[in-house]
Amino acid sequence: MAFSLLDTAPAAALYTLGILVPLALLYLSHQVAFHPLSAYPGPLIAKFTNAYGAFHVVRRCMHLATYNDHLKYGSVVRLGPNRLVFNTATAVHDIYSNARVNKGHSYSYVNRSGNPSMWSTLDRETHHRKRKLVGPVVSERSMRAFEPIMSAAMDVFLRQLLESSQQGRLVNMTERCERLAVDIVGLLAFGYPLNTQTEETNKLVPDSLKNLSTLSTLIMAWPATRIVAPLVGWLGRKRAATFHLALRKMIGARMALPKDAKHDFYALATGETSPGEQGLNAAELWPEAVFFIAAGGGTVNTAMTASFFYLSRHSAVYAQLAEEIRTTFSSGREIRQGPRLAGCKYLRAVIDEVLRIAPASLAYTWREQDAASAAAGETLVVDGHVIPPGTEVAVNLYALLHNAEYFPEPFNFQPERWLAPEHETDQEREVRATMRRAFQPFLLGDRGCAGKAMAYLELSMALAKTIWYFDFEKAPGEAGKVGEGMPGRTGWRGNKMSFSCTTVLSSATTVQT
Ligand code: HEM
Repeated sequence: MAFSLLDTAPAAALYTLGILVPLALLYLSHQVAFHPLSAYPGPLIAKFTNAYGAFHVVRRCMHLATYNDHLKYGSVVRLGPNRLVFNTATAVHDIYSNARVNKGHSYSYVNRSGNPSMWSTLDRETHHRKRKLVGPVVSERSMRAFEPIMSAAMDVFLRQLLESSQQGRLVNMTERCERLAVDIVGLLAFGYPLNTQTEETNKLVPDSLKNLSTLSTLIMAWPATRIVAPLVGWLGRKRAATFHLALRKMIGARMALPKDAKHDFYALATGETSPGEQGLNAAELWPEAVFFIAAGGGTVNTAMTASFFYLSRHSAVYAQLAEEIRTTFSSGREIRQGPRLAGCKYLRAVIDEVLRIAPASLAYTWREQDAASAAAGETLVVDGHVIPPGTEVAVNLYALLHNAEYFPEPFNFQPERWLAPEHETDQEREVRATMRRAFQPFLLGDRGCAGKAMAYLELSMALAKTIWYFDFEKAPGEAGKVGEGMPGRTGWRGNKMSFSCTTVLSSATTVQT
């Protein structure tokens, strides 16, 4: 019997190959020649598999690969079997500000608990309800009440900078900014002092969130990788358990207090939020808490760190900003939300330029035509292209915000581009209006960033206060090279004046000043 099996094995293998090879060829030729997206240019491998995107996510340079793909293939690129990416101002509006568009189905793969957050849910009603609850937490009005709490966390940041400067120590601003941003968002989420600036106990919270972000970015780039998520979860189970314990402690501590004891997410978005309206329930709190801290921590941290990076390398910009802050305010205490801070036009130009040159959100924010819209026979048109239903579309913010058509010399840090010249011609005004239209670091529409007002306030206060109290500069020697592009590397990563970002949902690398 064993002999006869061995005898027939080669023939069986041949038959199998005879079936598989034509099937594979059929699939490959369909993807290249007959697929509805076959006419769109892009890397050959991306026509067959989303592994192309995943490969660049693992290398943490998906945004750079996409930027280069746009240079090579044009303003629309096929980046996966059923995916198109764009880098134009029209596309960003057509996609993200469009009632026919919903979040792409890739988002559904990132929530493994079965209880999606407002960010990952595809269900419009659930999203609408949650957004209505979360909106007031991060609104300008809410920020007025929260500002003293934010200010107190910044005082810790400033005191620590003072201590370091008195001792003549170099400061790793990535770490300091990360700890500040996480402490602030922890206070807004659950009125809970994570105290990462002063203690190590909760440092695992931002670390674990970064790992979760990386995993989510990978899964969204190549949804097939979700099959390894349980294995990754198993390998990181000890860390995850400690992380969940920290979260439980935070939520438990807050729930033990009366609901209105603090001005935070818990007070504003849970229980009865207005007569007859129920806020988030206990099961919904978990995913929202995790997302909220990730959304508000990593992003602001990236922008803050990048601000210090660029300011320490552009002395003229630094001097002009210092002049504005030091002549507008007569004490650091005066730096708070209000018309004087909002009137600091150069500060706003610096922040906008940082958000453009080092966007905090680098990963793909996939969208697709809403199922109901497709069923009703409506068409989705992006930048003049009719998009077949089931196609995921996106604008990569890095590629858009470095598109030289809107932002001349895109790799140069030029806050002046955001300021109107004294005698602006009609043509110049039009160019600036187009640039503004393309400038969407928070995206737009009902799924755009809910925390934009908070982000601007936090960044404005942190930068203005630091500049008011301190002079800072790039560290000497090797330490000063941290975060810089390295000469010899390709593209702008070889540019010493460029801040090195990596592709995760929110990201930051290191800079020392
Ligand atoms: C520089 C700072 C920030 C930037 C650049 C930024 C950018 C973004 C972007 C691009 C999205 C859309 C993500 C997607 O579609 O997948 C988003 C969503 C969101 N952001 Fe921000 N963000 C920032 C800060 C914040 C802060 C401080 C908070 C609040 C604590 C926040 C809360 C949110 C929320 C709740 C969403 C989900 C909105 C929804 O799905 O309806 N963000 N943000």
